[in-house]
Amino acid sequence: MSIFDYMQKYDYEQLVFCQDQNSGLKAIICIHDTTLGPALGGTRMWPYKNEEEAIVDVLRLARGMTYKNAAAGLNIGGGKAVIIGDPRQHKSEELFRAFGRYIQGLNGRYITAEDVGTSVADMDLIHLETDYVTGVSPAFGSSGNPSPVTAYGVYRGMKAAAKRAYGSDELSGRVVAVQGVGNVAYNLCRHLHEEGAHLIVTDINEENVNRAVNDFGAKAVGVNEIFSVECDIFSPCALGAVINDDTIPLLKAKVIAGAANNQLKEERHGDQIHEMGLIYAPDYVINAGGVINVADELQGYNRERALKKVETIYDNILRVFEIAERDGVPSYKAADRMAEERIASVAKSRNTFLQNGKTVYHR
Ligand SMILES: NC(=O)C1=CN([C@@H]2O[C@H](COP(=O)(O)OP(=O)(O)OC[C@H]3O[C@@H](n4cnc5c(N)ncnc54)[C@H](O)[C@@H]3O)[C@@H](O)[C@H]2O)C=CC1
Ligand SMILES: CC(C)CC(=O)C(=O)O
Repeated sequence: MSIFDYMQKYDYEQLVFCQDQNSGLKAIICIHDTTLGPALGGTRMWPYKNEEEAIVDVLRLARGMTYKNAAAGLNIGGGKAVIIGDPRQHKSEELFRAFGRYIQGLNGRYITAEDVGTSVADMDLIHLETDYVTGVSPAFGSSGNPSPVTAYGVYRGMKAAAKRAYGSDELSGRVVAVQGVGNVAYNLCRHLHEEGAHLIVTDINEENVNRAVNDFGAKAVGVNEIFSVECDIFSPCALGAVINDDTIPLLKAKVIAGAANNQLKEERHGDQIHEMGLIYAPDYVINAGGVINVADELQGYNRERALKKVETIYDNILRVFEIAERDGVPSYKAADRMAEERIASVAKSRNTFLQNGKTVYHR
């Protein structure tokens, strides 16, 4: 499918290619939908094999942010960016500053933050060139690293999913298998450990595995073994597309609840796990804690207010299950309905009422 055909199919607004010879920057910014507000979503730095892989990733991730932000009740649209490169080798001040200038050129239509491969230090460099960056160091009045807050939201959502599956949200004594113990999942493991859950972990990074084993008494298993271990909850916290034809037959868990974006390889995999009776907490609903936290900066950051909103992920997950039951659909479809209904109702009200001059983000 051509890029324009794909953009038309899912109604994307804008795809921006950014190139800077001096720093070696090759980045793509995607703005999916700004009905609810400016597009907000993190920047992923990843050694994509080719341009096509990067384009597909940024398109999928940006659309996911539209749904995430809408389902979380934020007045924020969806966007995302990717930088093609190895975060362990290709980072430099020039590269992030060049990227920051491209963001500034979009004049607020896209606001960035951290994602896989980028850090608070990188956001600080971007901040030298643009106002449209969040998750910057707290010294600038910003919210800092979003990962611990994302983890708290995932923990809350996991409890809601457990309540649905087992009639109790108590996680003490439950076995949770965590795939990928990076920034988010390390903090998630801390909450789970504190509540008395038993942890099984894996990661391609041995240091991260050892940290979870030493700090939380987690049991380590191989990267392919994690799908088939005996557990109550499977928590994908690495990259996307892990719920697929190969992994579904291996799963022993009754609940899937994790931080990773785009967990279902294809929609049909969401249908399949639904038919098997698995309780799936839709990825973009359960992992919205980070974006809720950074979006709070747009009103002048208040951590207490942000965390209160992150708590509501528990209710949002239960609401998704209610819609799924009401409409007789899998939970991933119910989440889409929840997000789409909100976007449609806001779009309609903006057509109906005159603007009061304060709302500047209407289409
Ligand atoms: N950081 C945040 O606030 C948010 C993150 N997410 C999503 O959550 C996921 C994790 O994000 P972070 O913790 O920030 O990233 P991270 O890069 O710190 O952690 C990911 C971990 O997964 C490991 N990993 C990668 N491939 C693996 C594989 N095949 N098997 C096992 N482990 C593997 C990596 O070595 C790393 O330790 C990502 O999908 C991200 O998009 C979603 C919302 C917000
Ligand atoms: C600010 C980030 C934590 C938002 C984002 O990109 C995401 O939720 O995937």
